[in-house]
Amino acid sequence: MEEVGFLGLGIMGKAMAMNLLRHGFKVTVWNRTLSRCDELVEHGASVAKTPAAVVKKCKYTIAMLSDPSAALSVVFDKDGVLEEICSGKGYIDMSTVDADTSSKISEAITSKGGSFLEAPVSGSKKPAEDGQLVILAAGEKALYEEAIPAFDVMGKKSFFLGQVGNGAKMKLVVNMIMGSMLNAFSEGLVLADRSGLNPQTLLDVLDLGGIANPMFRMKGPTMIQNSYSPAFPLKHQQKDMRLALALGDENAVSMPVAAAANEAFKKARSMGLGDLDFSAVFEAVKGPEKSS
Ligand SMILES: NC(=O)C1=CN([C@@H]2O[C@H](COP(=O)(O)OP(=O)(O)OC[C@H]3O[C@@H](n4cnc5c(N)ncnc54)[C@H](OP(=O)(O)O)[C@@H]3O)[C@@H](O)[C@H]2O)C=CC1
Ligand SMILES: O=CC(=O)O
Repeated sequence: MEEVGFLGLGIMGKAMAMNLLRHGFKVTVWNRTLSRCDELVEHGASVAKTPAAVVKKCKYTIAMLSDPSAALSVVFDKDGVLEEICSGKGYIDMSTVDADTSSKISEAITSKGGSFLEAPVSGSKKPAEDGQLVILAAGEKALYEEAIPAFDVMGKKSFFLGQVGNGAKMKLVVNMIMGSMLNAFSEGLVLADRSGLNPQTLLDVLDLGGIANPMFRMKGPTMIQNSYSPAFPLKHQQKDMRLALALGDENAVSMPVAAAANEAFKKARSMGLGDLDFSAVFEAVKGPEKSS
């Protein structure tokens, strides 16, 4: 089997690379904080010291990085992907970024003869661990086809959405909806509590009705215990709201609900909650306790 490269071993990247190893892929990893590679090495991965060294060794390289600035840095900076990408090699960026960032990366990679695919994912830590992600790919169709065996291991379904940018946009639309829903859910939990209802009973009622969904089911019980161990860090959800709102600006789409949700995520970040799970927006929504 060809060697696959993997850049970025955060919550998602670690789980995704681990799945590739578990299914017999040969994987060479790199992470900015190199010590995070150790656990992957224990499971059979090789390590390279720079993104360029990974690309040099591998037929195609996957990246899973925090945001646009990280995605650009790993490609364009010294020892970055661009130094070794060339004809016959592919680069697949699975980070959640905006379409402009993805297009910049695509142009740079293809101008050196390489092929590019964006492939952001829907699904969090647990789906990543279980190989149950939904993959939203766009770009070079031949690279998509080459990567299907890896996508089949990391995900439960892959979509090919056409030209570069469409995967990024689809992911931002989905996360804009998700962030708005989580805010409405948080407001409902606060309203139930402050008006004398039992929040657990609200969860039970919601779960039996037409707006039952896996996110409320998974996040509700921990939110009412004020427990926010990060699966999807809040700072990343706020980044996604910001990028989705910018997409709304570009297309003159009015999104007052998403804009209000973004304010709540920003407030949560200003309260120092950015590294906690995005459900910690509940703390920002709660605000000060009722005084009378
Ligand atoms: N967690 C989730 O539920 C989901 C996340 N996503 C998206 O996936 C991406 C990764 O998320 P997640 O794994 O949760 O994030 P983490 O914060 O856990 O990991 C971020 C990764 O990016 C690396 N990184 C950050 N800045 C830089 C930089 N300047 N140069 C090089 N590497 C950098 C980090 O390296 P280091 O270890 O050195 O800090 C780390 O490997 C994000 O775009 C997120 O929006 C998508 C779906 C679900
Ligand atoms: O981007 C986060 C997710 O859960 O999907």
